[in-house]
Amino acid sequence: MMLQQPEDPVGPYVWFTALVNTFCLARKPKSTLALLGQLALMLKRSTRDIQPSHGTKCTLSESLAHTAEGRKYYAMRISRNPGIYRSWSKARSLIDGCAGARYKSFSTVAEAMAFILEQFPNATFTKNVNGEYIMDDPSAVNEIVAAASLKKDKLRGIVFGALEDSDAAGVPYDSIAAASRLRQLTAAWEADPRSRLPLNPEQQQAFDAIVEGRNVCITGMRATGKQTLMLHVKLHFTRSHRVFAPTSACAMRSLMRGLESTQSWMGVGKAIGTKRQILSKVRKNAALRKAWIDTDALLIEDVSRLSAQLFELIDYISRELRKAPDRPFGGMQVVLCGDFYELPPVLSGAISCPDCGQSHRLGFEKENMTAHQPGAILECINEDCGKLFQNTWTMFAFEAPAWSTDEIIHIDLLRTYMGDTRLATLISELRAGMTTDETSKMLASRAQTMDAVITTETSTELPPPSPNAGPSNAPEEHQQQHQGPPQSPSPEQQQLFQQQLVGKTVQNTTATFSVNITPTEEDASNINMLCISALTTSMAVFEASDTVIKSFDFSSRGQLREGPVDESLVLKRGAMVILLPERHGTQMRPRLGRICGFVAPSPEMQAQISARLARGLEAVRDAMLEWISKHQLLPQVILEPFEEQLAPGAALAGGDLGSGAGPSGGAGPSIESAGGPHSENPTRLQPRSAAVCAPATVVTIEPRTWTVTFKDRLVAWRIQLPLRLAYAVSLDKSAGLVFPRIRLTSAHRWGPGQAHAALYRSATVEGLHLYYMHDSSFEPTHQVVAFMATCGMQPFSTAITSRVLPDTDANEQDSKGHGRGKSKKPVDPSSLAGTPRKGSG
Ligand SMILES: Nc1ncnc2c1ncn2[C@@H]1O[C@H](COP(=O)(O)OP(=O)(O)OP(=O)(O)O)[C@@H](O)[C@H]1O
Repeated sequence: MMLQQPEDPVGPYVWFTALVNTFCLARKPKSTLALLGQLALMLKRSTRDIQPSHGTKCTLSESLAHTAEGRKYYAMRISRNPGIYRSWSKARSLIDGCAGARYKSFSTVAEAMAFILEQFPNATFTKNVNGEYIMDDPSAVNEIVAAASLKKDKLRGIVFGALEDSDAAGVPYDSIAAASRLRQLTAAWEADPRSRLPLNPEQQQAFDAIVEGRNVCITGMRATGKQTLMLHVKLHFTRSHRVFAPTSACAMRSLMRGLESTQSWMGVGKAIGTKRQILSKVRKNAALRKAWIDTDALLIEDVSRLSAQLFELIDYISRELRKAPDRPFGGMQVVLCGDFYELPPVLSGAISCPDCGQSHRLGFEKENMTAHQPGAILECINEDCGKLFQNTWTMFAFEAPAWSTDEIIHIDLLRTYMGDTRLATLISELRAGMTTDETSKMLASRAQTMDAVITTETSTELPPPSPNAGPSNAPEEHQQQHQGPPQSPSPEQQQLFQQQLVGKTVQNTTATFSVNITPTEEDASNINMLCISALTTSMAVFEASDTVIKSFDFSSRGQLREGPVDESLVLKRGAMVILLPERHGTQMRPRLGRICGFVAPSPEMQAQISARLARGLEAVRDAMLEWISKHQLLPQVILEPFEEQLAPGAALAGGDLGSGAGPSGGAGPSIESAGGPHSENPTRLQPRSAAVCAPATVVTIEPRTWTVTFKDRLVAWRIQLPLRLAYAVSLDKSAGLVFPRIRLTSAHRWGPGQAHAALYRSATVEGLHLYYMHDSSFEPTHQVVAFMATCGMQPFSTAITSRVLPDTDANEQDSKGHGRGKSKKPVDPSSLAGTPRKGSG
């Protein structure tokens, strides 16, 4: 093929350049056709004239003169003001914060222009006095930049109130997000009636210590005002302009409360790797690094869920990044709050060797469960390491070496506002690790045989035992329980019980209904499935819609899965459901109800949703409207006020219901009186005392959004109905929820401390239904009892000796003894790791 020589005077130079380039390209293994194509393209581009807008024709030959100057030409192809520049500092200023920027330096202006023309062949330039060539019409470039910014913003997550604040010129993007988020949270905290309660002396003591800047750990049983205190603390920090991070160590409760999870705030993913590896990962992310350095106070709620592994990392990373290795947490104030008797830390499935960082996947199969136990000793599978290490992922934060009583003041709130003082006494005795006669009697009085369950739950409520009930005046079946520990039912009995229970449970009214609390999610879904399939009415399935904008290393999807609502919700007319409390609303307790029908969503409801989610949250709004149009129907539920759902004689006093939860506590936006068009036999559900209780209501349930936030951005959300089937709920999914009646059965395998924690789900002693449960099942985890006994007196590490690594010699000997490269191997964890604790699975 013959190539024509161009007529332009610059021709020889261009030919020369083209040939040199072709020669270079030819050295690479490319096809001849491709090489010729390259050559033709270069020729075509090099001969094109460039039309300046002000009449001066600027050609390549003219531009060649600039090569002699010896300075580089910066071709800023996609930038804020596209063109060719001579100074790098100026060029750089055009691409700082510019999404999708493309630029390159060249030694000739011809090459620089060819680079820009490659993408924008019709571009023309004007040369200015500084010798820069500015693109005349940058509109095509601007469009690309705008599209890239949108994409980038989407990848970075939704900025809270972005639209509202986007006029704040000059304010950095991240500051807008942080300020908007904080404003939203502050408004919700201020709206919470608990923020206006005066603190009691215990709470005040803790508050003062926090205000002084001390590291404080606040614990306390249910309704001791922990949340109330934390609300005061958060508002104090906001008003005094302190940089603080309100987080929750429980994924489920962080979603319920709209807080960032502690683990995602830390940005450590699943905390896999050596400390140094994790640190260097955090260090590389500017936003994370900044958060660690700038934060004055880290608030961690639901601290029982925080593992020793994470606690250790908080101390290590903050010391390193804040360059204060000698100060606890590098000088960052740490405020911990929760109840260690509640849920323990759980494992997501992998841990790693602290020496070499090797990751070890721990399945949830039966044979793997010993490795899940807190403090279990494992052997590293890395052939070059093979060291023994401890599973610190399921150990409590207070078991971490970084926990020191010199540095963390521990305040246990003792005054409880629980309405039922008998339940408060029962729980506090069990917490102290003692069971008095009175406690045993109380537990025994709540024991039920199968017959008792079947008869009492289908006819009327359990007869309320008198406060001094003893063996003599207890019902017959209860008297039998006092004669000794109940015997476990046989498998046949269990099966029969299950079948009969299912049949009867579906006929229960809210006034006699017990929620089965189970140790695992699997147990709960088995019961729910059995009960729902026993209903013969038509079925409706509601699928959650998940959106994950940015998948950062601590999987947003995983957090959504751990949330309060399931991916798939199967409902039938007549099914008993739990309506979950609103995040910041007036309804603070779950409500039990029965599905009475399904209706099409009204246009007004859709308009309301659109209006509510319009500003800055269009993506959420669109997903919500899509969810509604996909499902076409919304369930209607007959609800009774919480008090009405309580057992008779169990009226609550004080604030245990939450200040906002009264008989008229709003359950949802569209409430009709019972007897409305969609209600099912409403007269049957009329409350006994209209003076005390509001009438039952029929509520149309709207979908709700559960959000995952990361550094003040919304990075994922799930849209689903705020409902769960009420026949059974696992301990995990019922965290923080209280029901009028619960049932615990020995049919499930309760791990240490789990049945104890399950007691917290009952509002009253009368609401407890115990099926063949032994007193000993309710003992709390002994590590927690021991820790609480040392509260503020001595370092905890001296109190616990069972969960320590074997001494180094033994360690080495053992690791040598075992062949290298074996699969992970728990080493007699029962002897080394203290009492095993069952994972939530
Ligand atoms: N200082 C106080 N004065 C009066 N009532 C209080 C006070 N603190 C808490 N309460 C009451 O106790 C109830 C429970 O408080 P709060 O929710 O803060 O407790 P909690 O310990 O966080 O409970 P839980 O562990 O169940 O979440 C509140 O609804 C409130 O009515």
